[in-house]
Amino acid sequence: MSEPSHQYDVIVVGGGPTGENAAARVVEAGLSAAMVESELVGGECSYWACMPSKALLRPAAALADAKAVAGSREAVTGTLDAAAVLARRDDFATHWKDDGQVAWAEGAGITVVRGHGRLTGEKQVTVGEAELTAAHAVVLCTGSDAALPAIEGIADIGVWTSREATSAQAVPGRLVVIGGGVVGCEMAAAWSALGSQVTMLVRSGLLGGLEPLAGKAVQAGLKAAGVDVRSGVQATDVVREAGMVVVTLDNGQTLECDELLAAAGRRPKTDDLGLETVGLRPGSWLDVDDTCQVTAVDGGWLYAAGDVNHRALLTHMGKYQARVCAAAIVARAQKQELPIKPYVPWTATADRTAVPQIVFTHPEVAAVGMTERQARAAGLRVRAVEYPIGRVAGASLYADSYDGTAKMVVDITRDVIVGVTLTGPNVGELIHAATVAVVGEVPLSRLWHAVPSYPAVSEIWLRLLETYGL
Ligand SMILES: Cc1cc2nc3c(=O)[nH]c(=O)nc-3n(C[C@H](O)[C@H](O)[C@H](O)COP(=O)(O)OP(=O)(O)OC[C@H]3O[C@@H](n4cnc5c(N)ncnc54)[C@H](O)[C@@H]3O)c2cc1C
Ligand SMILES: NC(=O)c1ccc[n+]([C@@H]2O[C@H](COP(=O)([O-])OP(=O)(O)OC[C@H]3O[C@@H](n4cnc5c(N)ncnc54)[C@H](O)[C@@H]3O)[C@@H](O)[C@H]2O)c1
Repeated sequence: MSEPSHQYDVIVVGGGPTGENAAARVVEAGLSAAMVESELVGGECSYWACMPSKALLRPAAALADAKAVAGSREAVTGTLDAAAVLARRDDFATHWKDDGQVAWAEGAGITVVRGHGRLTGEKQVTVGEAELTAAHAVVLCTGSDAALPAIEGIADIGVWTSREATSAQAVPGRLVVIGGGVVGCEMAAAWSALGSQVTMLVRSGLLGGLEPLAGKAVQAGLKAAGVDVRSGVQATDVVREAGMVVVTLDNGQTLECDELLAAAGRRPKTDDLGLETVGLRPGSWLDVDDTCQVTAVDGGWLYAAGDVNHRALLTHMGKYQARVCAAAIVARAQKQELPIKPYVPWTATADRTAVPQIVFTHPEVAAVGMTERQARAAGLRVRAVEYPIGRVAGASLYADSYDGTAKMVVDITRDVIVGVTLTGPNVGELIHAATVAVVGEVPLSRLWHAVPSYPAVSEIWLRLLETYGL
């Protein structure tokens, strides 16, 4: 790790996936960059989010795939080996050490500065005793952490958040999950597959921001796996007694469990970031324009990318914003005029039109763009069609009773797809085709000539277009 000099072209605060990409991009373009990291280079994603959670989920999906096909089904004679799954997860979290990521960053020419960064004024960041100055820009990439729901006692009894749910070293006998968003659904699926008796407490349906068919499919999958999904009921009070957590519900019932997971959303890591020194409110999400410049700060030197700007709390979108804001910083450093319009390298257009997401439950959910409801609310003239994926030849080959649905939302005026949602085994690998169609604004009449291979699950594209009337 290099000793920080004190003047850099760009200072990035936060070395998660977003910060790493922002720093690497500006360095590639010939600027100098310091990246300040208070915990582990690689961020939440590498150690307590995407990678360990998917490492927990993948073995269950592999087992389900094997069980879904006559012939291989007969070869499956046991259940998941929880110890082996946890050990493989530990490997994917690189045993919570960041030597590899630090070596990568330094190899990329980034100066890694260990410690907690705070703004102290325009283009000024302090890290302990060191005062760093940026010639061009400061990029805040400090991410988010779990928000505890307003439940009596929850802050005092040591509950699980996403951190513990992705790094626990033993399988709890009984796990109660509060929240039916992506973290709640994925972690309920993972720990139930590893042997926990899981109860979910959800206010309404699962996966609220997606098409309703997604939450319904995941709820059915969780129920089939033995998860007790309780809707419309809320925890009001939690206590830990004799090593056990007792949850009181608003219907007067109580639940006992060994661990309680709070999966009720995120909060920005901006409490102790010196925001007040530049006129911003500590603890707030940071509003940015499409170049990721913080809108409430004058002078054009402060950017915020990734979770902390609350545009799309996903690693791939943080990395995209990093590429976008690095392009803007480099161009502005070269005194170039930057026309702000869709789909240029320095505008994060996809944040508003084409955010893809995969939920790695069983069944998987994959979605991009707008739901039908969102498209109508945006004032579009819309027609939506659905098709059962299991009727496609490739899907019936993939699994004996492939259960899944595809939904396509079309903007009738422009004859283009504005949203796609898929449920079913392995549909995550299909969603990028939809993303290309949405971003490319490919007219359906042209998409008709994108012929899917036979017999692959991607023939769902042909079926959707036929159902639409082509
Ligand atoms: C359980 C779970 C599973 C997820 N799975 C997926 C998934 O499968 N796919 C996906 O796309 N997204 C997933 N996400 C979301 C994904 O983790 C985040 O969108 C992503 O980590 C955001 O990246 P970031 O770089 O903006 O922030 P982070 O990854 O949070 O990194 C921010 C970094 O900044 C550092 N930092 C904070 N404040 C300071 C400071 N003042 N000084 C110095 N350093 C500081 C932190 O230590 C951290 O290393 C998941 C989230 C959770 C909780
Ligand atoms: N596979 C992936 O891409 C992946 C996986 C995990 C997380 N993520 C990202 O991380 C972010 C955070 O996920 P999350 O699931 O923590 O948040 P979320 O905002 O997606 O869901 C939180 C859920 O908790 C519910 N909730 C809030 N307070 C509650 C209470 N008191 N009782 C019951 N329910 C309550 C909310 O209604 C909501 O449904 C998401 O934006 C997601 O995109 C992505």
